[in-house]
Amino acid sequence: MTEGNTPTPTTDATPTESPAVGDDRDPILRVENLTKRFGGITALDGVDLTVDPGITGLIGPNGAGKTTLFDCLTGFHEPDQGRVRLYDADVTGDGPPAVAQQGMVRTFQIPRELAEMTVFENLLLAPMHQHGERLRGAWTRGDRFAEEELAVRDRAREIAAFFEIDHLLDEPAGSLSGGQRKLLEIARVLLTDPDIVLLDEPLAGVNPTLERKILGRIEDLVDDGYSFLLIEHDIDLIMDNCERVIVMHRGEVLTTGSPADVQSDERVIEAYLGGDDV
Ligand SMILES: Nc1ncnc2c1ncn2[C@@H]1O[C@H](COP(=O)(O)OP(=O)(O)OP(=O)(O)O)[C@@H](O)[C@H]1O
Repeated sequence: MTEGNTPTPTTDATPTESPAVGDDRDPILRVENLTKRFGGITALDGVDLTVDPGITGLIGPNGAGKTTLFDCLTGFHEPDQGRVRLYDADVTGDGPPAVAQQGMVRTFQIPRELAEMTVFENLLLAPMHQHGERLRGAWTRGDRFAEEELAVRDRAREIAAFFEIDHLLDEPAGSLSGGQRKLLEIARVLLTDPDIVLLDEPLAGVNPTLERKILGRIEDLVDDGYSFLLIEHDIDLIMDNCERVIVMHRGEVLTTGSPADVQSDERVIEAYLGGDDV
């Protein structure tokens, strides 16, 4: 696949359809009063937010609740209160496969047990691993088995080429560099056919050249209708690359706005300077 030629989102591994981004003015995601407690710790304290199509940054000092929010959005934690709506679907409390089936996924580090499998095998497993029935059915419907498996394999090669890791397809995933693993992690979730991808620090520890490559790929994907919510500690990077920024602090949304608005907001400066680690 050539530069800028982004993989086409699929349904049942048929690389033909565009993601259901809906009207540009409609938020993809609506979160209302989301609350999550761990014993005596309130990690999310009535979070209200919307996420529009495009790239949205999620920032906040350590312990602000960003990862817990991702976990509650994608079904890895069940919130104690509140609602999560993806387009018109209420996905509150749904498990990860059901949320992925509705079109929202998050990246994860490659688990240790998959590190010995090849990059290609990791890509082939991804749709089943996170997506549940949507693609799992392709493996069990006998008559269409061969055709659908071929489609998944083609798509895996296409996405690997898009992320320029196709020359590594036969290598064990555990032998990849840190940056190459980041590319594989994003490639894996794209194979689940998402509308919105939640990225938890996808650029941490990545060298500047690879960082530009990953950001370029994300921008290409946004042009093709995918959306991203991005946790990142590098504020300059968020400010330079996100259309909208959500700032969390102590389990709440402190403010939301354009990078310029957020950067000049006294409350944000105070949150970062007020004694919490950044
Ligand atoms: N499984 C858990 N059990 C108990 N407390 C937890 C758990 N997960 C998160 N917390 C607590 O919830 C709060 C929010 O944590 P979270 O990891 O969501 O913050 P964060 O904004 O992602 O932080 P960081 O930027 O440091 O990764 C913290 O006080 C944390 O200690």
